[in-house]
Amino acid sequence: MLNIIGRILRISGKYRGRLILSFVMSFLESTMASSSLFAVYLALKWITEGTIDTARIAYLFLFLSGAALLRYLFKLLEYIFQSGVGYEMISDKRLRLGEKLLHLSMGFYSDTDAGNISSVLNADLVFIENTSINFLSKMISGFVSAILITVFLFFIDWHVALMASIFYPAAWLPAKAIQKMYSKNSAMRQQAHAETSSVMLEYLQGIHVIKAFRLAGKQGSRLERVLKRLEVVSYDFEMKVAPLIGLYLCCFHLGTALILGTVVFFYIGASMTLSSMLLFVVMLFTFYAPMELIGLSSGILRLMNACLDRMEGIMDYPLMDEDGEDIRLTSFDIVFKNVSFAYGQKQVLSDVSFHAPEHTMTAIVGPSGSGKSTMLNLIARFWDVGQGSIEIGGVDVRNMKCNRVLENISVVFQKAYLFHDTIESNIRFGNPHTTHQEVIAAAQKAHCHEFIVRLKNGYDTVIGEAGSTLSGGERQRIAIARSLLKDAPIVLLDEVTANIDPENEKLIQQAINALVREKTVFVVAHKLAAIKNAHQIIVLGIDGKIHQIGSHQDLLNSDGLYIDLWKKSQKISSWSIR
Ligand SMILES: Nc1ncnc2c1ncn2[C@@H]1O[C@H](COP(=O)(O)OP(=O)(O)OP(=O)(O)O)[C@@H](O)[C@H]1O
Repeated sequence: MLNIIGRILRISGKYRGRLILSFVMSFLESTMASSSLFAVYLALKWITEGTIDTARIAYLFLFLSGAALLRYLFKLLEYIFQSGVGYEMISDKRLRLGEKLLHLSMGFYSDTDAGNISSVLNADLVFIENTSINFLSKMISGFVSAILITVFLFFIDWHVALMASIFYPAAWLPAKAIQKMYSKNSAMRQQAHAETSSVMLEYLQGIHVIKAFRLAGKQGSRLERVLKRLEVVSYDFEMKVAPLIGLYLCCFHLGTALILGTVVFFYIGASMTLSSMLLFVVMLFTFYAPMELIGLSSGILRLMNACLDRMEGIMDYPLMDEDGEDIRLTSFDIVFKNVSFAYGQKQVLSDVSFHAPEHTMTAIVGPSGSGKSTMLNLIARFWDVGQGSIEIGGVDVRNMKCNRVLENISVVFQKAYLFHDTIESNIRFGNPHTTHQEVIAAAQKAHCHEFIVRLKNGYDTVIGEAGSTLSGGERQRIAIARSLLKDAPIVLLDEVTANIDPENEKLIQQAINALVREKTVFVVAHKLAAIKNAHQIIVLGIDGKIHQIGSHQDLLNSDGLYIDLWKKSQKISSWSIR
């Protein structure tokens, strides 16, 4: 318990003072609660001795009333110090985790399942938020009460108190076994929960594919499998832990029986006064209650530990820009120097070198899987190169904070991601400090103003989840408007017109022309006609090496991969369904 209190205090940050005070109040409240026992003892003593009188009754009344008032005061203070701390602390933690997630390399997301991350952010943090503080307070009260009652009993009759205390170490053995089981199982259960949320996420995100291919049964059975696993893990655990919990409680029940027998025996044998015997009988059924509670709740402690482990697992994941400096770039040419890169064991780029001067357009072409998008990811520092270096304006991107690199870059992806928010907010995401007029101007340049004003709520229209209420072309133009507002000196375009109809493609081309003016541009495109005017075209081979580099005309005039790609591209444009 001390360990978990320490962990909660460590993550509590600026709320630590309030939390400690609330724990102190909980401690004082328990002390007051236990002190009432003393009044009970005195009352029994005076009654059995026949020395009770009005003054003593008044004295007891005052004592108990004072204790009750102090309990009320300490409880109130405990609530005041505690109120909202769990929510505020976890809300802070969520923000910090969100910030951390923004700064992690894309490698983290490849290695970590989305369901896992989401279950840390939701289930785990909600559990800590709702349970931890209040629960720890109760545990502290229970612990303090148990110690105070035991000490008090030692004053009354140390023989009986000693006998009663022996059951604590006896119960310690099953308690330890329960804790061990909880430790092992909590991680397994968290894992099963994470798997379930991951499959559920996948199920919901791919619902259209599942419906279209009538895979509901198949996907459903996968979901059923993970749910079954969760059920089995939880049930198995309950079955294993139930006998141990029974044993743990049994120790205290035996203790209760033994104390009852002993005190009656001592009383009959005249080695205990009636008042002491009655006190033990009165207390018998509350004596072990705090320890029973603590033992039964040890599962919650373990679960809290597992939740904290998973949360700290993310917080401790190394940042890729830990050593990055806050460098502001002044020029924006891009140089690849002998860059090699692998996703884990999978080698993708090998010894890639070239120079893209400022304000020029570089196109990257090559067969599928040759590493074109990977090159863009490396420029934006979504990943770091394995060997060699990438320099922007003469600065190795690894020497810069990721934010500093990204503030100079606009990326337009093949699939434009829009948030479940208004169109205006989605465009303004490119630059939060812009006026409504500037948003409109960007939308006009991106050729989306016309369709936006035709919508019933215009710029205030809320876009459906992941932009689902707009067409692919419309989403893409809103994403370009967003990039226009950002006005970054480097623009990376990754297959922006793939899967777009010709009408939209023309509008998107015009929007892109506005976006790339005066910028250093990198474009990945399969439709080679679209990149004919690039200053240089890099031709990547499936081996991840540069096979050719030059202008469209240069490359057409020389033998090599480009000619093949060009011919294939021409064929595709004349493709039709017969
Ligand atoms: N996050 C990742 N983890 C592991 N492998 C990856 C990851 N992203 C891409 N790859 C692999 O790296 C290789 C290069 O991928 P990349 O997307 O850069 O190719 P590309 O040339 O852009 O392909 P395409 O033209 O089909 O879009 C591919 O084999 C791909 O499967």
